[in-house]
Amino acid sequence: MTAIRATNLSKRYGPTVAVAELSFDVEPGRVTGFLGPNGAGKSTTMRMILGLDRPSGGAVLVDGRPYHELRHPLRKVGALLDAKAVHGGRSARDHLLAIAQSNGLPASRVEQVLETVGLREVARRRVGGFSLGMAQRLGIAAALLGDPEILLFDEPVNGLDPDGILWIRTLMRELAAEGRAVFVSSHLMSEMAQTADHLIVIGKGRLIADTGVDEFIARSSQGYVRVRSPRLAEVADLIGTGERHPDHLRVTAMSTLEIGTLTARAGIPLEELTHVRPSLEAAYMELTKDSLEYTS
Ligand SMILES: Nc1ncnc2c1ncn2[C@@H]1O[C@H](COP(=O)(O)OP(=O)(O)OP(=O)(O)O)[C@@H](O)[C@H]1O
Repeated sequence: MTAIRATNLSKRYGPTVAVAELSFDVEPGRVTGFLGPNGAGKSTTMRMILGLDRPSGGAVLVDGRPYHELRHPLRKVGALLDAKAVHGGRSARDHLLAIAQSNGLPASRVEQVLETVGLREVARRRVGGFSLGMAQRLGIAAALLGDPEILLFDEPVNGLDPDGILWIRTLMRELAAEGRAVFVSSHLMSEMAQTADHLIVIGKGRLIADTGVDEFIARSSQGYVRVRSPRLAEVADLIGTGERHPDHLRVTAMSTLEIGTLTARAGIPLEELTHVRPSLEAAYMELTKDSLEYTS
């Protein structure tokens, strides 16, 4: 069954439209990246999935039900929203024990998740003294407590060092390989390209793309051929395609070999004939450029 289904999901805060008629599915067994620039509405959407915010319109279902109707919510869905939102005076173990107890989960799970996230050695230390990386691990431990089928992570790699980033990335891949649905938000395409199988891209609260990562990469890395020549107008006439720029021609419908063969036959000299492949980040910027809240 579809793990999360949003249908025309909308959220307004006064005059601000945070999420607008957003429809998407999150499927089990894969990492779904939730991508969008700052302020796109990712956190708001995640909060609505978890029943922390009420939609102004539409609906979002977790395993076919609204979150508040789930009988054992922590066994169904685990979430890391804000890693620093924990009681600083408690030890890591006591923090997790409190969550386990109030949700009818066995204390033995606490030891298991401490092991999974690598916090066993520091389990007796006060959470208040934890680094961001340790707080992230603790938040993930809490999300895993109920052994849930569905996991939500809001910008989990923000502020982490490369070791921490690699660790979270590997964990998310493992959780998906176990058949769980992993839904993770980020504003970085490069990060998602290395972690996600599927992408849901939003901008200004609206759906921009719902696509496989491989598909996105294949489509965006096609690129174009840049042709420069002292006789550019003749090149354009000869090949009969391409977009004219002041000092070059941009061609998507022909390869470098095809263009080079034609111009060589016609005896037209070329200054440049390059296949330009935009980076993934550039393709993503292009996709979301109309939906940035603030532009520099
Ligand atoms: N409680 C609130 N009251 C008023 N406006 C809000 C509230 N929460 C979010 N917004 C607005 O809704 C929009 C979406 O915000 P949201 O935090 O969901 O975006 P985001 O994609 O998670 O961005 P970021 O990556 O910056 O956290 C923004 O314009 C934000 O200012």
